[in-house]
Amino acid sequence: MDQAGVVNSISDLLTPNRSHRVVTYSRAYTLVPTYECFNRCTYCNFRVDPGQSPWLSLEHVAQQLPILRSQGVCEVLVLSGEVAPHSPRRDGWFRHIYQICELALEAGLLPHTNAGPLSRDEMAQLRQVNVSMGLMVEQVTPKLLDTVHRHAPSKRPEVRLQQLTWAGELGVPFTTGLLLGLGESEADWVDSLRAIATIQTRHGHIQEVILQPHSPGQQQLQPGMALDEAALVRAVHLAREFLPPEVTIQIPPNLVSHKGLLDCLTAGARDLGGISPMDEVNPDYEHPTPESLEAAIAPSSWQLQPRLPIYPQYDTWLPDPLQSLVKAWRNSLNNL
Ligand SMILES: O=c1nc2n(C[C@H](O)[C@H](O)[C@H](O)CO)c3cc(O)ccc3cc-2c(=O)[nH]1
Ligand SMILES: C[C@H]1O[C@@H](n2cnc3c(N)ncnc32)[C@H](O)[C@@H]1O
Ligand code: MET
Ligand code: SF4
Repeated sequence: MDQAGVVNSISDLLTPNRSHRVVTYSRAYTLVPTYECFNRCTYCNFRVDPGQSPWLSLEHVAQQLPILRSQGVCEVLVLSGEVAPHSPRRDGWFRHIYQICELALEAGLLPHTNAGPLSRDEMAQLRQVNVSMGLMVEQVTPKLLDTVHRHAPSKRPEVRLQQLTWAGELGVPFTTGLLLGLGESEADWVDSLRAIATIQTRHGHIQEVILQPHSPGQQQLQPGMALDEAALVRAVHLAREFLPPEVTIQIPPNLVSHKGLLDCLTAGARDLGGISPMDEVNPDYEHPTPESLEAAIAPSSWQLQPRLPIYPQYDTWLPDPLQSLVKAWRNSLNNL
């Protein structure tokens, strides 16, 4: 055994639960209130033009949710296309999302919404029916507004960062992240990471940062290149260097190879996000099952563990009814 191996075995003996080798994921199911979106990000495989897709039926959702619950799903990821902020259809869109979250809670499930940028008032309302919320920063460099985000007003960096700040002010446990491989430089990654770190230092609400390798699909407006895995691993190293240690780094297991996954874990990633029957954002990339992930990482002594869509340090931030539900889920996770 080499010297590093000996040191590892000694530290394993001294660490009874080997908790340093735990990788988490959430048993999630994605509900899409609508695919319609007024933005046209060139890399998007999700959106349809406004008015071209019926909204998700609440009756259907109400039927589906108890089945999901019985299958062991804990998180409902509400991921939506967007209606423009001052459109007369905005209120109906928002109410629809709110009602989906209410139905999820009634079925005993834990909602996490990412519906693009919200007004401060919309965010304050959704906080009442979500255990955490999310919005990717993507990248803070304004260069992308001339390229992939030319027709995506929601992707202005100041709009995204304002969302993170409001979430902090309102006490919303938050997931954000970077989309990598849109034509930005590695120095741009550091700018984006620093911007997130600054807001986190002020508010302490960022539970995780997703490092999302751009992955081309069949529906997108413009072909793009996939980010190569060595670059993703460098991004994980940079994230660990520039983000505060309490922020967990998440990578999507369906967009990396097994080797890439293990390299990302070595570099500091510790979470694999929501694992569900299909990835709505990248429908061309099938999700591995928890069992197959376990088999891929176990030989390197990593253990896969389910988690809730809210990290434990934020439980007391929630409105009382949500706190009770989360407490019940924590008990059942401990008894798995
Ligand atoms: O909680 C989130 N998870 C996001 N995830 C991860 C998600 O938790 C799962 O991978 C599944 O999509 C859940 O069904 C993404 C996965 C992708 O392939 C592409 C984009 C995202 C974006 C988000 C996101 O904004 N919020
Ligand atoms: C919900 C999140 O999904 C991400 N997203 C959108 N399209 C793609 C793609 N082709 N590849 C990877 N991530 C994507 C963006 O970061 C968005 O914010
Ligand atoms: N429209 C939202 C965003 O881009 C979430 C879904 S993207 C497929 O932030
Ligand atoms: S990535 Fe989100 S904001 Fe951009 S077009 Fe797709 S759904 Fe709309």
